[in-house]
Amino acid sequence: MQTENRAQTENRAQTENRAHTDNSAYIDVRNVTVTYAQKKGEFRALDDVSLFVGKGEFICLLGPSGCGKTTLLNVMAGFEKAAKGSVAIDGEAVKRPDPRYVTIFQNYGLLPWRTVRKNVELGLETKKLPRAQRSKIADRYLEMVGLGDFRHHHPGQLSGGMQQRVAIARALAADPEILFMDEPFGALDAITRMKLQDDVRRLSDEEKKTIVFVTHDIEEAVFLADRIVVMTPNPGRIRSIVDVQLGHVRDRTSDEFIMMRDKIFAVFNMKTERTVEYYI
Ligand SMILES: Nc1ncnc2c1ncn2[C@@H]1O[C@H](COP(=O)(O)OP(=O)(O)OP(=O)(O)O)[C@@H](O)[C@H]1O
Repeated sequence: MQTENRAQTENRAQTENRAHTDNSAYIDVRNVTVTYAQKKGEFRALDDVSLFVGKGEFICLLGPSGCGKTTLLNVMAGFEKAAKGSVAIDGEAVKRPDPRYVTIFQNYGLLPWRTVRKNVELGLETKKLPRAQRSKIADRYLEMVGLGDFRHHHPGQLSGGMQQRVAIARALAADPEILFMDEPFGALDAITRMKLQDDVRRLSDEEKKTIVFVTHDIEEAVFLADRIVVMTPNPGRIRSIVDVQLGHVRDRTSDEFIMMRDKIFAVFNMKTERTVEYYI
C-alpha cells in the first residue's frame, strides 16, 4: 500500500506508458493539449496528454463523459488539431485523416440507398479494383461478420447490431492499418453489444490490426483491451494505464476478469489524496 497524490499518479501513468513501448511507438501522442473556446473562456479538453501505442495493440480509452476520449481519438485520427504537442503514426506527423486509418462511429455511417454489399464496397472504391474483385472482398468480410446472407438487403432492413457489423465489415474490407472506434456499440442493447465485443476481439486476433476503442463501459474495456487508458475530466488527462493480462480468450464470469474489473473501479474511486494498491 502506498499513498500518492493525483499529480504523482498521472506522472507515474505517463512514465509507465513510456517504459511499456520501449521507444517503438506506432502511434505516438506527445504532450498534447487541445483547447476549445467556450462561454466561460478557453477550455482544456486535453491537457498535456502523452500516449504511445504499439503496432497491433488493442487500446481502450475509458472514462466518464467529458474526459476527452473522443478528442484524443480525433487527434490521433487527424480530425482534430492539437494546440500544443504532436501526434505521429509510424513516424509521420498526423495532419489530416488518412485512408490507412479508418474510424467507426456510433451511428454506423451507412448509406441507406446502397445495399449492404455496396456499402462494404465503399471502403474499397479508392483502391481502383475491378468490380468483381470488390464484390468478392466485400462478401468475404460480410461472411466474417455473419452477414453473408444479407448482402442484397438495404441498411434500413437490418437491426442496429447488424448495421454496426456492416460498418465493421466495411472498415476491415479497406484493410486499414489502424481502426479507430468511437463508442461503436453505445446505441446497442446489452446482448447485441456482447456479441459484437466477441466479434471485435476475435477479428483483432485474426487480423492483427491496431485498434483504439473509446468506451465508458468498464466491462467492455476489460473484455477488449490489451491496455486500458483511464482518463479523468476537467481538464482531460490520463490518470492511469492498466495492462489487461487476461489472454486472448476472455470469460466475463471468470475470477480474473472480475478482479480486473474491480481494479478499474478502484482507479475511478480514487480521490485526490488516497491510498491505492498497485494495480498494474
Ligand atoms: N467542439 C467543441 N467545442 C467546445 N467544447 C468541446 C467541443 N468538443 C468537445 N468539447 C468539450 O471537451 C470536453 C471533452 O469532450 P469529448 O467529447 O472528447 O469527451 P468524451 O470523454 O468523449 O465524452 P463522451 O463520453 O460524453 O462522448 C467536453 O467537456 C466537451 O464539452
